[in-house]
Amino acid sequence: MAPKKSANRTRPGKVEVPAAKPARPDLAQVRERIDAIDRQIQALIAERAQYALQVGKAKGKLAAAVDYYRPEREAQVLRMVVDRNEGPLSDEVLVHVFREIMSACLAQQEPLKIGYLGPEGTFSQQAVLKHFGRSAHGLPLASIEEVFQEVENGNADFGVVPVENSGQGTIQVTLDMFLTSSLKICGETELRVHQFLLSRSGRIEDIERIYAHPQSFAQTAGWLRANLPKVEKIPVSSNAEGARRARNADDAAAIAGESAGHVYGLKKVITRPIQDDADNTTRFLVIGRQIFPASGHDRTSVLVFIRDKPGALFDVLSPFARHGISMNRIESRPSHQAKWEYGFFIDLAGHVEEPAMKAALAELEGHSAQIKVLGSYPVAVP
Ligand SMILES: O=C(O)C(=O)C[C@]1(C(=O)O)C=C[C@@H](O)C=C1
Repeated sequence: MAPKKSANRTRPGKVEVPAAKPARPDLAQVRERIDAIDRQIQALIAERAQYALQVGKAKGKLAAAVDYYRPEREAQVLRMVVDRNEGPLSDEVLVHVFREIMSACLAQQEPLKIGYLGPEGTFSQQAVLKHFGRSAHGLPLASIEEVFQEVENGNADFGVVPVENSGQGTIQVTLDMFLTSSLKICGETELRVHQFLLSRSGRIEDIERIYAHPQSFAQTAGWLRANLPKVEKIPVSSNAEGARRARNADDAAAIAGESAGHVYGLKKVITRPIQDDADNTTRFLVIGRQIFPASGHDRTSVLVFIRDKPGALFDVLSPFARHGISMNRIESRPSHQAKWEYGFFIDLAGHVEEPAMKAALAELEGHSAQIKVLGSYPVAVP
């Protein structure tokens, strides 16, 4: 046992004896212990997988993998993992491990098909892996519009689309898709975005042009101005597409995530990320065809169309205030239906099944031209 801290305290008149060094652990013994624990973990994972199959049977004969998926239950499982965590591993690491276990348990029925903005190596693909785990089947698609389309027509069970970045704000294409789409928001996930400068040679002096998505140029503008002010900047549809192009030329580089570097065989020109904001984070939405039940800590997104008249926005917001519902975000976009008509995207704390939310929405229906509930979904787990 480690000596108590008080044993080391200096006492007057006493010669201080250095504390004995803890004995070095015996490697073979520690490994034996790890092997024994691994056997237990493996047996427990297998047992858990059996129970997950039983849960599947308890749900009855369902049509497809998507019908077995329960995002509200997954969020509850992950929150319990976080609540139980006493270290030494971080919440993020443990959530990742349990996410993978659930992903594998669910895939026993049939893997989920998840559409995202491709090609492989995009941050959207990383968000898919973070939220659905490696047992889900990712479908790289050409645009955010196509992600919506493929979920709408059933070729994908869910889609993952970026909605806002901590530094650059809203991804407007995504919000605009909700103006006309019937899809629902079923989840959200946040991803730390680390932008790397990548090239075939890995030498900064070779670089004459850089490919990247406009968002990534914006996120690294300060670094580029200070370090590569003269290079040509070529915007492309995704960072992975930029990486794909950069692998064909010695004088080209790309700004993209580490995984794009692995997929396209590029080296890091600078070892650390080059984005101007170290905490750069993107929030992604999971889109599907239905609203799931409450998880206990949820968010509701609504789209409200209002006419340009005095007090219109006040009328929209006051029912939420009256029913004690916090608003997390509000964003307006032209409605594309009539001139000077706007769609307000509002994120609220709570679930549509909760009485306060039901009452506030009913009141709002009386005031505004049109309300669309875009979804109620679990707040992101780290
Ligand atoms: O609890 C369920 O409904 C399950 O199907 C089990 C389980 C799990 O592995 O914990 C698997 C998939 C669901 O998305 C949620 C949870």
